[in-house]
Amino acid sequence: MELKSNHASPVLTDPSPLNKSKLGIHSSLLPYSSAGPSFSGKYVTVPRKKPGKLDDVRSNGWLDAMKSSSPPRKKLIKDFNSEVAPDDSETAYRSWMLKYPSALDYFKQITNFAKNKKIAMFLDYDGTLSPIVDDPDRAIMSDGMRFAVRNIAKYFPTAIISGRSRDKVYELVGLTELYYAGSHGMDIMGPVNNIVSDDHPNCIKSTDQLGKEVNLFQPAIEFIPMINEVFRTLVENTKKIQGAKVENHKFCAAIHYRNVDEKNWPTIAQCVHDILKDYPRLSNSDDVLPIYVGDDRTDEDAFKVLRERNQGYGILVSSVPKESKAFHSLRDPSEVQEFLSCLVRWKKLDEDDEEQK
Ligand SMILES: O=P(O)(O)OC[C@H]1O[C@H](O[C@H]2O[C@H](CO)[C@@H](O)[C@H](O)[C@H]2O)[C@H](O)[C@@H](O)[C@@H]1O
Repeated sequence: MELKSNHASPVLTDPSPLNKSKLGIHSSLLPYSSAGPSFSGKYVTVPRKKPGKLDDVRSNGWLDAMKSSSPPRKKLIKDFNSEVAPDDSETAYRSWMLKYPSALDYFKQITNFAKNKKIAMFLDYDGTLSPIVDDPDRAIMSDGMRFAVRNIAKYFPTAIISGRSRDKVYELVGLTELYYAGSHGMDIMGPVNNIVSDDHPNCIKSTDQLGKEVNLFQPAIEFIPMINEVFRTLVENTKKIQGAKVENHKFCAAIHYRNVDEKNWPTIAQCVHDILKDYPRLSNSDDVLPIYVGDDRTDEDAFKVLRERNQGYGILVSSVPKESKAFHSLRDPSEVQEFLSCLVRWKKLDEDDEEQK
């Protein structure tokens, strides 16, 4: 997975197919091998296969990933607390924070490093701007958070990166001045006349829901038929699993297992594995300082790239200790909001200082 942040537009590509309590199957998982789905003109056929043996799932990592990265929050908190006495959970969190220090505590170091650099903000939606709730349709962002995001976008190019469809996340956030990367970056929309280069080969002019001119980047448009096919296969193959919910996000599909009994997780993992087996894979700034705030497995791809390039800051939003490639942590969306507000205050002061020089 690469985080491409050329001077103009931050583009997130090739995300992990995993996400917290849902598995996202996106269009970067595309066939290059002859074993993959076949193309015939505009039509794509996804081979339907009998589900593999459950053993496959254990060895292929899907189930492990579901368990280690995506247990339902309620369960995770319960399990975590059952291993450590309630009073010890804060101690455990504090000791975890030695490895992932709070971005609020390290604010001065972060902004010192950001001097003379152009910050680019990447914000995940679910679990970062809105709290995680059981019903995906009820993940609403607070007015306070919307205010903070609107303010941050006045000072830095700001993108919302989500596994949700672009339309959906735009509807939830409701701010026209942002970039929106839906379907894990496969469907990107940015404000017109902004710093995005209008002559990018994948850029087309369009209008948003309010009729405002925008630039659209949809590098995976040709794969929509295949995603639809994968979506339908997933719906069909999981229809008997109580609690499973499949979503079609246009450029990717997601299967939720938050409400599925854990004993049925291997079946879901197997199902995803069987479909993805046939779909092996999609695609750089110097004075830009990317700050990526996110809470789940798909965000780890971005954290990893930032760490490997030793560029920018990955900030993990988590109220429980967990392994991450991020450099820093924030406990929950309210700390995210505080961090965004601090950045705005810092930038205003910085601009005032510059004016006085
Ligand atoms: O914005 P992202 O963090 O990339 O999230 C992508 C997924 O968000 C939604 O699912 C997650 O939030 C739900 C609401 O809090 C929660 O019920 C679910 O368990 C989480 O996985 C969305 O519904 C998914 O389709 C997105 O892929």
